[in-house]
Amino acid sequence: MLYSYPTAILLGLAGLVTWVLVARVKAYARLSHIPGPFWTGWTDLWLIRAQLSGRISFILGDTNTKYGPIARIAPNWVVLGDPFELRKVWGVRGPWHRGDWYRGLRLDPYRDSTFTALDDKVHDSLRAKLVPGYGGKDVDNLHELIDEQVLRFVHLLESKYLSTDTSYKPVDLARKVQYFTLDVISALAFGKKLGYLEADRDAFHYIETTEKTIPFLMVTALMPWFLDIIQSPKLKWLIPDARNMVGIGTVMQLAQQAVQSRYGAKPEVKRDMLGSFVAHGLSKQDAEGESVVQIIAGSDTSATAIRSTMLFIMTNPQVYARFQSEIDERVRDGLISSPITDAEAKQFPYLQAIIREGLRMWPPATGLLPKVSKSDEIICGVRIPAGTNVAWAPWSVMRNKTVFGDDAGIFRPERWMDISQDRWRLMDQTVMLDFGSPSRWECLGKNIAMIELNKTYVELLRRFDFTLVDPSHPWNSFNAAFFIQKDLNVRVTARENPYIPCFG
Ligand code: HEM
Repeated sequence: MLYSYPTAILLGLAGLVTWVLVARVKAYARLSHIPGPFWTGWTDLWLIRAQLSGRISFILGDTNTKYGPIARIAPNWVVLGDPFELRKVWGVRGPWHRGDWYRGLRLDPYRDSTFTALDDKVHDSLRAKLVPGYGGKDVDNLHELIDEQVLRFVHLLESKYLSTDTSYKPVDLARKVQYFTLDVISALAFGKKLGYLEADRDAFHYIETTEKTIPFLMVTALMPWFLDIIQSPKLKWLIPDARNMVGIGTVMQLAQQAVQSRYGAKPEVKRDMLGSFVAHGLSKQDAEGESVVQIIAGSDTSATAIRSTMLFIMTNPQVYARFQSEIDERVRDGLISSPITDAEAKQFPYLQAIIREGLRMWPPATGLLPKVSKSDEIICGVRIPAGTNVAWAPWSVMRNKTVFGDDAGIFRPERWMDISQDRWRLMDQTVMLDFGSPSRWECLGKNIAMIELNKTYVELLRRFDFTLVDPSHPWNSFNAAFFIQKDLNVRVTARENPYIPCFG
């Protein structure tokens, strides 16, 4: 034997350490020309820590402020905070593709949905079968189903949570809004609502389970090696099946039941979203997956948009007063129905301003959404080596002063009023980045989300007044790609208004 055992072990260890060091230095060198916090050049731990903190979007925003519009956030990651450059990266025709991160969003580790497909061909082919259903053209009662849930939401507040001078019934608006969005999306996706508003509690434990699992999923998404392990078919026996989990599993089973009747020898044919997917050739297995995606992608995001916009309205007395008085005026003039129709809402400029300003101030979907190119590219004048994950920083993009003005950091819907068409279009295009627009991965549910937003604020504020219970601590909000938000405690009172039709 050439060496003794201890010497061989020591040499082996030294070789390993050298190999790790060389690999680290090489990894560091790739992005060393891009500024960023020191440790991000050497390890993913800075990014993982930010992800775990519940403040990742704010941290990324601060990073752009300190290091510039393109900053290094891990050895193979940069964050982009410039809306003009982001639109180029997300442009439909370009060298950019989804990064590995998206694999971390898979619920079924062995099958992709539109939301997780990395391969453009797989993604585009799935998406083509979904577009007509999401667009609402093949769906007979999309607006009616949303109206029904809006009125149920109103009914819940009216029947259980109205405070008066003599009785005080604080309500967590964050939770009730989520019940509303879950019922909207399930009614559209399954043809049958989950019934959260009626139950007035997390009856399926869906909220509880997603709040526990999503932060964990978001961390695993940063570790492709870990995804390789947990998504390996060989290790299937080791990994818990989402189907057996309380909450998410229940939703998956409901999706299976809903899909079951649409396939087979005597399929039920309906002009609803699922019916449209089937008619456009979506397979049974894909239909199950996409129905679950609808619930996951469509409930928290819309709920966050509604909660945060309501919070901004409640904390800006001038906006509150103007909005309510414009609603009253329109009700008096017979310009809006109850609930307001989508067409009427689009003719209500101050409402459109509030919706966009709310989406701008608090982007609801803040996942890193990394795009990767196979070739070196230039962003903000800086060379981005092939294979680098380019994430976005919603808080930087939506507070860009060139687009939104010097006071971009405050909620001021007036910035959308009385401006040139060109300026409005530029601001609108920028806010629509919240939906991944204009990319090939643009949110499929954007149309549905906008209908929900169009209807909700008007219906709530024409009927009720809202007061924050504790303005010094308005809510609990945890940022983990989606927002986990609760304790938006408010006092709700009825408004004297003779123009409101009764529920039922
Ligand atoms: C305010 C509410 C919403 C926001 C801000 C939002 C935002 C987003 C974003 C940023 C993406 C990802 C784009 C990318 O991968 O680069 C996305 C994708 C998606 N969203 Fe939404 N979303 C919202 C509501 C909804 C709703 C209500 C639904 C379902 C009814 C939905 C269904 C989807 C689907 C299916 C995808 C995948 C699209 C694809 O990969 O082609 N979203 N959304």
